[in-house]
Amino acid sequence: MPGRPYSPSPSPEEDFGPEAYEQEWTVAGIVGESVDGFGQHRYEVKWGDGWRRPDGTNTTWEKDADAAEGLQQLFARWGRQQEAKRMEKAQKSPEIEIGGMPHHMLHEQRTIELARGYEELKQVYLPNGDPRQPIDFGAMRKKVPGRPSPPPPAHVQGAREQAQQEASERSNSPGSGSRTPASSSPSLSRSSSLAREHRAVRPLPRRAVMRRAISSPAPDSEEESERGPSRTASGQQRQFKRRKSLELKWSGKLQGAAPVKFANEINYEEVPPLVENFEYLERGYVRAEDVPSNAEVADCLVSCECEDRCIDALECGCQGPSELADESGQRIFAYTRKGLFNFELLPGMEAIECNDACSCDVICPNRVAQRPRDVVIEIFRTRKCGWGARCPVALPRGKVLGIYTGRLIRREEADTHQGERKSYIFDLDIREGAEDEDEADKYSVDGYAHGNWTRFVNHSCEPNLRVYPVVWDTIPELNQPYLAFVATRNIPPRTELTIDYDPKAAEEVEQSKGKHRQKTPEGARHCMCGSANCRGWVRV
Ligand SMILES: C[S@@+](CC[C@H](N)C(=O)[O-])C[C@H]1O[C@@H](n2cnc3c(N)ncnc32)[C@H](O)[C@@H]1O
Repeated sequence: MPGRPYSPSPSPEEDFGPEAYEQEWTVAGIVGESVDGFGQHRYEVKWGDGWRRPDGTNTTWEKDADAAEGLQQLFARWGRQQEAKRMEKAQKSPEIEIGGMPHHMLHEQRTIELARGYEELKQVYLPNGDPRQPIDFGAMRKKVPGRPSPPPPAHVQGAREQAQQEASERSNSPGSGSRTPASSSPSLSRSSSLAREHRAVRPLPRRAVMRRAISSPAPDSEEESERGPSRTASGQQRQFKRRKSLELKWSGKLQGAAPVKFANEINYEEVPPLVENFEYLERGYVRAEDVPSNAEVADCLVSCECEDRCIDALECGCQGPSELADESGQRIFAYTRKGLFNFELLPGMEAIECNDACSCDVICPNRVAQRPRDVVIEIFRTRKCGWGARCPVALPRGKVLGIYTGRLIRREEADTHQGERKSYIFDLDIREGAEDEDEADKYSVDGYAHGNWTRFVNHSCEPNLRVYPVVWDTIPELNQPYLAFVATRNIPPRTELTIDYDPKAAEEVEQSKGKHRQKTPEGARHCMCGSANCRGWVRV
């Protein structure tokens, strides 16, 4: 059969009244867009000047090809705005690599997001989760601010006859505030004569400056200043620039690690607040002048002579000083053969990795925390705890994600810091006893002015990461281990990564259970981790 096997039947025509041809219609804005199975775009046009159907609606769906030139320009502008929005959203999503990514992949990503959003809304609107209950999308739209309207079921289809030039002239002419007869020039008609006879005419908007498009304010609209700089397109551009420039700056400091990105779906804060001159430090410490260098103990490092990869901890020379053993007392590595942490390390012990003097190669399974991070980290704005960290991909239990970095300072100095500033300090107290009062040779890591993504890891009373001490370029006795952030369970993509800031408190609470409820200790603050077993407070 030549041509299309079938074509859509024409939609019923809407009766706009006998004066439809004569009156001039004002466009209030473009508020929606749909694409049908044939790739035909339609735009939902909201009409102004108080026109409404008896049911209160005041939009129609218009085909690009049938519309007057002025309307087409609005469609084009709408298209550009939507594209800018899509790109901005994509830029914020760490899992979408913009560069070189074909359009359809961006689209697929959006589809996945929408599906996920739909599932979440179902949770909200179907509390019993009963899928047989129809979802009241109308109620959803009322309750969910900012949600774009889905296309209404009835479309006004077909051709429109336009008095293009004359309407255009009218639209720019002063004193065109009231409806005036529109002339319908046959030469400008683009559709069937049937339509010309019966359809309502939508001539060009008569105002040179359009009223705002409802769901997509024009970037150059007057509303910009009222909404605050970041809500506008130019504000978003600035935000995007600051974000990109910080990502770029930090990307030069990654020392081979995967990128660190920023995302904020909560408010319009561009990047996390950081002290001026903050230095990103993916690996290692910046030692304060009064802190001894690890180079001083380089001669004391024990190395191994294993070939290629270290397989047997008994044979591996650098494990000589390690106390880590299995149940039968046999020395073992801190990692599985796949390079995952095996959680055998006891309190007071460090994992000892192979070092520069060892003969094994870089892919030895006993070199884990020292290798560059291989997963992207996203620093994102949380709802209640400032900025946090998450990873766009799933993480297996035992995955070592990175080390806490910063300025290595003596404890005396660390103790001088108070308040929020103090919350970026990690004490290296692995070998310290409770009655250990001598502050000499006690160190802390200050991530306030130097640090990496781990400084953004928030506290949770049910964390998914734990911190373990690891050494490779120093001996355990120097009290300057690195602190490795390790996944304690399988972590789904985009889950906030958290640690317990005060693991001892967890033990105390556990012990006091049933006796009395623990009071909030002095200096602790209200915990906002939101976990089911939240202690209610956190020492930061
Ligand atoms: C090491 S910083 C973590 C990163 C921080 N959210 C930011 O935006 O830079 C610790 C600070 O985060 C906040 N914080 C982290 N976890 C929290 C929690 N569970 N409840 C309340 N505040 C928390 C507190 O302000 C704390 O001083």
